[in-house]
Amino acid sequence: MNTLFPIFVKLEQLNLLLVGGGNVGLEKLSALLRNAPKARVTLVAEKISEEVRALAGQHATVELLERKYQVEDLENKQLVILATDDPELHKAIKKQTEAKGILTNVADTPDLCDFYLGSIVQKGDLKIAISTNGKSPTLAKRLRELLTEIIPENVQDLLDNLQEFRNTLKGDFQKKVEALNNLTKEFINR
Ligand SMILES: C[C@@]1(CC(=O)O)c2cc3[nH]c(cc4nc(cc5[nH]c(cc(n2)[C@H]1CCC(=O)O)[C@@](C)(CC(=O)O)[C@@H]5CCC(=O)O)C(CC(=O)O)=C4CCC(=O)O)c(CCC(=O)O)c3CC(=O)O
Ligand SMILES: NC(=O)C1=CN([C@@H]2O[C@H](COP(=O)(O)OP(=O)(O)OC[C@H]3O[C@@H](n4cnc5c(N)ncnc54)[C@H](O)[C@@H]3O)[C@@H](O)[C@H]2O)C=CC1
Repeated sequence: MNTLFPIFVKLEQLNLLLVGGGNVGLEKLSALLRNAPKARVTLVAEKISEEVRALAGQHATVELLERKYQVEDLENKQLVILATDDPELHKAIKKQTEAKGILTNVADTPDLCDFYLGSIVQKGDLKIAISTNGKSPTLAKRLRELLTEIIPENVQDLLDNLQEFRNTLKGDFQKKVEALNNLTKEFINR
């Protein structure tokens, strides 16, 4: 059983620290900004790659600090992602974040993670996050590709129409649920 509990976080309202500005740092920064272009990210790394610089340059909410990590970097942070090439540093930082109650992801190190990153399907307002309980990120990636392909592009029209209809519904909660259930019954009665 996969006991991970998925939540959808508003990265515009939180402060995230990303440590590491190489290949893995770039992957994590890309994933964050693909989902939340205005994510508030502080990226600290001894050496920051050109690719990271270019990406960060397109997002005013990303701050780059080219120097070694220091414990003060955790101040005012609610989430941390560690993506350096130094496993000992990751262990040491995890101890500090744990003491401060800051949720931490250590790229590719499940034992040190409080949360995992998922594979994410995006079609307009629809978003589906996939986890394999850490068993096969590659399968998660393939499922993302498959779902992205089979979910129709016009799902956004459907969502817009449903929202419009939902906004017209007055009355009590139960009646609203019934009306929306009736309208959408056909979607699965194929
Ligand atoms: C536990 C977890 C923790 C975490 O990192 O958050 C974790 C752990 C590890 N990943 C490893 C390797 C790879 N990871 C990927 C890709 C992704 N990995 C992601 C998440 C997660 N990876 C979390 C579990 C997610 C779940 O529950 O399924 C995705 C979904 C999201 C993201 O990272 O943004 C993203 C796909 C995004 C997309 O494309 O949609 C690829 C494939 C590729 O890059 O093409 C490979 C190489 C092939 C392979 O090994 O499968 C290794 C071995 C490292 C080594 O050998 O050194 C470990 C460590 C271990 O397993 O022990
Ligand atoms: N590149 C990849 O796709 C994969 C990488 N890995 C492993 O993941 C780790 C990271 O890989 P890459 O991102 O490619 O490495 P990299 O060398 O490109 O980047 C490492 C980053 O960590 C930073 N760093 C190191 N010590 C620091 C400190 N004390 N304070 C602040 N920043 C510090 C460096 O300045 C650099 O920005 C490596 O151990 C690698 O073996 C594993 C699987 C795939």
